[in-house]
This record gives sequence, C-alpha cells and structure tokens, in this order.
Amino acid sequence: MPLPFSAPPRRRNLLSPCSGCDASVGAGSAAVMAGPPASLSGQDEGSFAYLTIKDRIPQILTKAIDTLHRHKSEFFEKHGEKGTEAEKKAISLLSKLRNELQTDKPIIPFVEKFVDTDIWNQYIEYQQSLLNENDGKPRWFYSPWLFVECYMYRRIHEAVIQSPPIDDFDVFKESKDQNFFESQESIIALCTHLQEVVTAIRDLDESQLKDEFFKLLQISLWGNKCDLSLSGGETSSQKTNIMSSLEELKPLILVNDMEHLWSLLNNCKKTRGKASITRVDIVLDNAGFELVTDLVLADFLLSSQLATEIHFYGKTIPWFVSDTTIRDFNWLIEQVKGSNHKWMSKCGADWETYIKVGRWVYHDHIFWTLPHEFCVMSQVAPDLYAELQKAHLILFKGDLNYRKLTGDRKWEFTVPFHQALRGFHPAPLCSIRTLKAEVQVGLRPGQAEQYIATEPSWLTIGKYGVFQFDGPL
Ligand SMILES: O=P(O)(O)OC[C@H]1O[C@](O)(CO)[C@@H](O)[C@@H]1O
Ligand SMILES: [Mn+2]
Repeated sequence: MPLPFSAPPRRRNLLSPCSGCDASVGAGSAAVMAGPPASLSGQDEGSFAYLTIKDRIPQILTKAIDTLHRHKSEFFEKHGEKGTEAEKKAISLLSKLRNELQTDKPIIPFVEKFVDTDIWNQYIEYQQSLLNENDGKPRWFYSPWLFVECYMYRRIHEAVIQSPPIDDFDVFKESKDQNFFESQESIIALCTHLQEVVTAIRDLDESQLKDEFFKLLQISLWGNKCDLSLSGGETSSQKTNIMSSLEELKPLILVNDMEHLWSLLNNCKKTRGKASITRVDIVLDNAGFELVTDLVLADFLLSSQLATEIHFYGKTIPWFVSDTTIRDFNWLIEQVKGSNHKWMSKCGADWETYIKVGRWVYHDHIFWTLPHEFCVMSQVAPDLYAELQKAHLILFKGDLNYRKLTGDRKWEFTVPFHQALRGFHPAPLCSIRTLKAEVQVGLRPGQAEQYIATEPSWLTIGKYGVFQFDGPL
C-alpha cells in the first residue's frame, strides 16, 4: 500500500495539508487554491474536542483499565501466572497512556510490529512536518482532534498486543455485548416488524415499499444514538421501542435526502437486467442495537429487491468503544439466530444464509482504523477505494465516519457537502449520522442559527441526525 505520508520537508503546508485532497475550496472555475479550514482540535478550550480529550477519553481509558482488572481471575484461570503478569502489564501501559494524555505529552510513535504500524508512524511524522519550530511536537491538546482520538484507540490496541497471552482481548467487548442484551425488547420488535414486512412484501405497492424503506432508514439513523464513546462507555442501550417514535423524531432530521436514496435504488431495480446486480455498501458503525438496525435494513434491501447484494465494512481492531469488529458481527448473528423468539431467530437464520451464499459480504480493511480523512483514501488505500467504486450506493453510518468524510474541519455550516468531501467520491454516498461532534455542513442559511439559539449543544448530544447524500442519482 503506497505511503504518501513520507514526511515532507519541515515546512508549514499552507495549501491542503492532506496531499491528494481537492485543495480548492472556492466554488466553480474561479476556485481559489486556498487550503481547507483548520481541523477541530483541543487548542480551542471549552470546545467539544477539548472536553472529549480532557474528560471523556481519560474516562474511557479508566473503564478499560477497570475491565482488565475485573478479568484478572479469568486470565489466571486461563493462562496461570502468565495471565496475571499480562494483565498487570496491559494496565501499566494504559495508565502510562492516560498520564501522557492528561499531561499533554508529545505523541510518541508505535513500537509494536503490527500490520499498520509503519503507516501510523508515517502519519505521526507527517503531523510533525506540518508544525514549525515554535509549534513544538504533535501533542494531545494541540494536534487535530481526529488524529489524537484515533491515536488513543490504536494505543489501547498496542497495549493489549504487547501483553500476551491476553493479546486478543477486546477491552470493549463486555459493553458492546451488554448493549445488545439490554436492547432485547427493541430488537425483538424490530425483527418481528421485519418478518411482517418480508411476508407481505409481494403485495406492497411502490409507495408502501418506499414508506417501509424510509421507516427502516430512520430506525438505522436513530440506532446511531446508541454509542458508548459518547456516553464515555456508560450504557446506551435502546430501551424504548424506536418504531413508535419515528414521527416525533422526524423534525430532528436536519438534512433529509432519503428521497435521493429511494430514487437511486428504485431506478436501479426498474432498469437492471435479469442477471445484473445492485450493490449497496454499508460502512458500519456501532455493534449492539445499531448493528441490528443495519442488518434489518440490509435484509429489507434484499427482500424488496432494491438491492441484490450488500457489502459491510467493520473495524479490524476494537475502536471508539462500540464500533463493530468481525467478532462482534459474527457473534451478533449467532445470538439473533439462537434466540428463543421465533421471528428473531428467523432473522438470524436468514442473515447467516445471506453470508453463506455471498449475498452479504463482510470486508476488513485497516484504513478504517487509521486517522486519515477520507479524501486521501484513493492514495492511501487505492484497493479499498476501488472496492467502494463497485457500489451503486454507499451508506456511511455514524458520527466518526462523518468527521472523516468532512475532514473534521471547521467548515461553515452552509458549505455544500460535496465541497467538504474534497474529491472523495467512489460512488453515490450517503452519511446516516446523529450529531456528536462540532462539524456539520450542507445546512440552509439561518438553519444552524435556529438550533444554536434553541439548543446550544445541538451539535454534540446525538439528538439530531442527517441523511446527507452526495452524487448523481
Ligand atoms: O459511533 P459514532 O456515531 O461514530 O460516534 C463516535 C463519536 O463519539 C465521540 O466519541 C464523542 O463525541 C466522537 O469522538 C466520535 O466521533
Ligand atoms: Mn462508533
């Protein structure tokens, strides 16, 4: 994989600091080759980035340390003294990380050999290359929030892989599984609803099909509220039946491009030949309840023939507390299949079959757990970019994906989404995201001001959501 982040000479890069991104920010042919706006960072005291780095990330690290501590006897039972030693080592490494963070120490390179160690260390050098003499070193409260937050989760992974034989332990698995178990009622209601729709699907006319599609899209959107990193690892399961609240939640959708999604897929369905395919790619976010909402949507896309195959992308390592790994994906399908509720187990059996026959495909790629903005994907991970180009539509779930789509930069709220993507466009795409960070584009003039006045923390409490589409129909 080409590494475009060989550290350029130490100079302040005044143009786009991401080689490969479309640097022109102005509109039309008169585009001025100005760089994009600055990145969100902990430099802005009181900002959400600052508070995340100062308060929530140490809290997440402390919970990870507690989790390791609580598994001490399990490690001893499994591995004897070596297990106890390993637990101690991992805890000391995480405690060191927490101290570095809380005292704003320089960001240090990774030392443990792993598939992405080199590209991570190149990126750290790249961040260094953006600073001039008196800026000092890349560090927690100075460097881009996106970089230091991703770095923190990758350091947790390094601490674990440096502590064999517990080097495959997922410090977040307990809370991801707990989210699933605590959301059982909502999951049963959702699976029951899906089976009712699938049973009746042949009798649904186009407008009924569209209504169902919109319903399941909204459920997938609001499923994104269940995010453990926002709650600092505290439980955030889906306790209420989400389906009964869709109407009251509708005004909380700030950008609603669902019609574009319907037109695109319905046209594909009506115009494709017998043998041709319609592929929808879903870049997953959180495990637990949100993953169920995504699999229910994916099942509906196949059952309605709006799509003929679905490709999923998860994370290769534990990430942002709740993000889905292949283990979470397989575990959840097993759990759903093994349920003693008949419609839930029917869903699990169907989902397992979709995987077996290749109508659902799961992809792993290290790019999703790198710190890079998506506008450099075609350079940093051309294989992944080429894979995404095969899709007719890509759905990006969640807030972190939105931050990477827009580069986590201080865009004006009214900047068009297409412009903020800075050339990232493998295929028609849609962000399905609840707002948990201070970046939002594509709003109407005056729209942001309306929310700032009524709800000052509208950007970060996960209450509002978007369906933000980019690309030809
Ligand atoms: O799971 P999601 O929707 O990507 O949310 C993760 C987001 O939550 C936070 O951890 C808290 O704001 C952000 O740093 C991150 O973007
Ligand atoms: Mn997440």
